[in-house]
Formats: sequence, C-alpha cells, structure tokens
Amino acid sequence: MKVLVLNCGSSSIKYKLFEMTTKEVLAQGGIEKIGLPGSFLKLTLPNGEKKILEKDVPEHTTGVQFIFDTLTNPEYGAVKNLHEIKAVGHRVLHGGTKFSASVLIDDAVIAAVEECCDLGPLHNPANLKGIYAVQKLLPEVPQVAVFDTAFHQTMPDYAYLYAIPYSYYEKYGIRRYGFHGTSHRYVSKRVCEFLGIPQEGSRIITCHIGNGGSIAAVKDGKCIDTSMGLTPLEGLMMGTRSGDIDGGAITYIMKKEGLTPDEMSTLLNKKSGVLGMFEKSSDMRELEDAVARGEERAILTENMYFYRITKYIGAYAAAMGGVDVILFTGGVGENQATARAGVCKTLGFLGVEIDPERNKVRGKEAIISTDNSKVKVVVIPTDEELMIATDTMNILNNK
Ligand SMILES: Nc1ncnc2c1ncn2[C@@H]1O[C@H](COP(=O)(O)OP(=O)(O)O)[C@@H](O)[C@H]1O
Ligand SMILES: CC(=O)OP(=O)(O)O
Ligand SMILES: [Mg+2]
Repeated sequence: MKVLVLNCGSSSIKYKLFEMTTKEVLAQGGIEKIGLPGSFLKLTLPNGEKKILEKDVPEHTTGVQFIFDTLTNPEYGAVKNLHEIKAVGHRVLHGGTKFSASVLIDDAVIAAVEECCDLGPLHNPANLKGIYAVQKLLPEVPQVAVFDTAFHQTMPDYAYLYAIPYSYYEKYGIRRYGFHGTSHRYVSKRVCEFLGIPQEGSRIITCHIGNGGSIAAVKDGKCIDTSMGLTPLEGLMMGTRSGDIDGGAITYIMKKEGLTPDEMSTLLNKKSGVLGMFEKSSDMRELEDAVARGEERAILTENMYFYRITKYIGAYAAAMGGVDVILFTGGVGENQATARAGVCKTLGFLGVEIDPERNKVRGKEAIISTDNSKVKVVVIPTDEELMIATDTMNILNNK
C-alpha cells in the first residue's frame, strides 16, 4: 500500500511517498518559496543525488499538482499512475483540544481544523490548503490528519494552564498545547523498544532539538508536560525563536520601538533565538564552527542554548519525581555531539554520565551514557513522516 505524506507550511510543502508493506521511502522532496519569486522543487533521487526543478508555484494547489507530476515523471518518478497512491496523510499543526489522536478527514474535521486557524495562524491555513488541493486533484483518495498537538493532550490542567484570568482560557482557549507531538510520541515509544523496557513505569525526557525545538516529560508513555505552549514559540531557545521570555519585556519593547503585535510576533519568531544572538546564522552547524574558531558571541549563544535545555531537563525530572531516560532527537539532537555533551555537563547530580566515545554517534539509534550511568541517555532519530504514514494506514485498515 502506497501512502503519501504531506507537510504543508506557509511557503513550503515537504513530501514523502512510502510503500507501507516494506516501509520503503519511494520518493521524497519539497517545494520551497511558494508564492515568492524563485520557487523550486528539490527531490532526492533513489541514488541519493539531489535534483532541483525550477517552476513558478503561486499557491498550494499548483504545488501539490507539481508534486504529483514529479511523482509520475517517466524519467525520475516513483509511480506509473497516481492511483497507486491509496491514501494521503497530512501533518496538521494545531488540533486544539478536539483531537488527541489522528483522524480520517471529513467535513467536520476540516471545520474543526479551520476553527484552530486562530491558534496556528502560520500553519493551519497552509495545512488546509494542502487538504483542499488533494481533494481537488485526487477526490477519491482518503486523507488523514495527524496533529502536532495530539500527543500532548494528556497533560494535566495544572501543567497546561497559564496564570492569567481564567476567562481567557474559557473564551479563547489560551493554554499550553505543545507541538512536535508526532515526534515525541514516536521516539518515546521507540526508545522503550530499543532499551527493552516497558512504557508503563518509565520516566522519559524527550528532547526534540532541530530548528524548532521542544522537550516533553513522558511518564508511563503519556505526556505530562512540554515546553512549547499556545504556539511553537515558548520554551527552548531555537534557530530563530526566542523561547521563554518575560511578558514584561515584550510589552516594553513594543512600546519603545513602536511595534504592532504582528511586528513583535515576527521579531520573536523569526529574528530571535540563535539568529538574534549570534547574528550570522540560525544554523547550529555554523554556530558550532564559529565556537570552534573561538568567537566570543558564538560561545555565549551556545552557552545560552545548552543552558535552557539543561534547565528544562531538571524541571521535568522534578515533575516526574525522577528520570530514567533522557533522549535526544531532531537535526541537532541526532547529529551534534557537542550539544548533547554540553546539555548533560551539569547533570551528574541526577545520575547522568555521558561516554565521550559513544557520544560520537550521528543519526543512529545508540546509548551514549556509560554502563554505570543511573540515567540512560539515548539518541533516537525521529521519523515524523513514517509515523504519519503508519497512522494513515492504520486508520484506513480499521475503517
Ligand atoms: N549533520 C548535522 N550535524 C550537525 N547539525 C546538524 C546536522 N544536520 C542538521 N543539523 C542541525 O539541525 C538543525 C535543523 O534540524 P531539523 O530537525 O532538520 O529542523 P526542522 O525540522 O525544524 O527544520 C540545524 O540547526 C542544523 O544545523
Ligand atoms: C512546531 C514546530 O516548531 O515545527 P518545526 O520544527 O517543523 O518548525
Ligand atoms: Mg522538524
């Protein structure tokens, strides 16, 4: 059974086509700069080579059509006929409180995702455009929505509420929702299989550190707290997002600089984090290189970045009454040994001991703590797309 996974962002669409019987990736790529000059599709050929196809992509329907054309291209396509695709799974960013699991998309689901556009203004409208485009181009094919927020719906009220007038929670749904749920769900389950321990009784801290980053406290297989909030801005310092900041600083800057709410949102989401501090790049590889050259600002930025993650690990160990496993995933978590070592540097008091040799691993499942370490520290590469494809297949098989 072939399942297509789409991750539609405001100006991009990433895709992966799976053969679910073998879990093989038949095709993958993404369109960038939708609605902007210079849009293009970049795909990875089966031999690993990258190919760039330039084309004007003014909006998402054209984008999805372009992906379909690429998938059936006689030269580098992965299928002969689009009807080989039996289902499409979508990453949907915000499901509010309505969805604690993935669902088959129908009119009621679309209406509910539309209702969440206010809460996820950058992502939900784009996710809907992707769903509509598939409805238009492949009307017979069932579609499934997999929500970034779903896994976090098990958080207790005292963890998800903000200490503001309660009426804002009732009126507008202002609360912590959390994101990257598909990743936290996958890695927290996978690590138990990998270590041969039951989910029941386990206390796991999952650190998803990529361009966007979030941490979750997972007890007995269920999320009890996570660092992202109403939007994916809260928590860790990220590539371009500030993470936690005093609300007082926000209103102060707005007044001083005469910024509108939208301008302030852009500042915090796109111009802050590593980019705001380091100024040269938001990319952790470039930051790592600058640290190696001894650049002072780079060293400060890195210290801030690691310190925030360490603090969250301490907080979540306290929240769960201890921790058995600390897990790293995401582009940085999977690849950057310096980040993992930097984060764990002061965690010896919790019983964390990293083995520097084992920590050299990149992009592979591995234990990186010593045999004596009380807490197991593990790298598990995430696979959000495979998770979305698997949910999609399961929902169709149980229909
Ligand atoms: N091989 C690598 N070595 C070190 N860092 C990497 C590597 N690959 C990716 N990264 C870092 O991971 C981040 C991107 O992570 P990723 O999970 O792909 O982000 P997102 O999915 O949020 O776009 C970047 O900061 C990048 O520098
Ligand atoms: C929620 C979020 O931050 O997503 P991404 O990592 O894809 O930016
Ligand atoms: Mg990501």
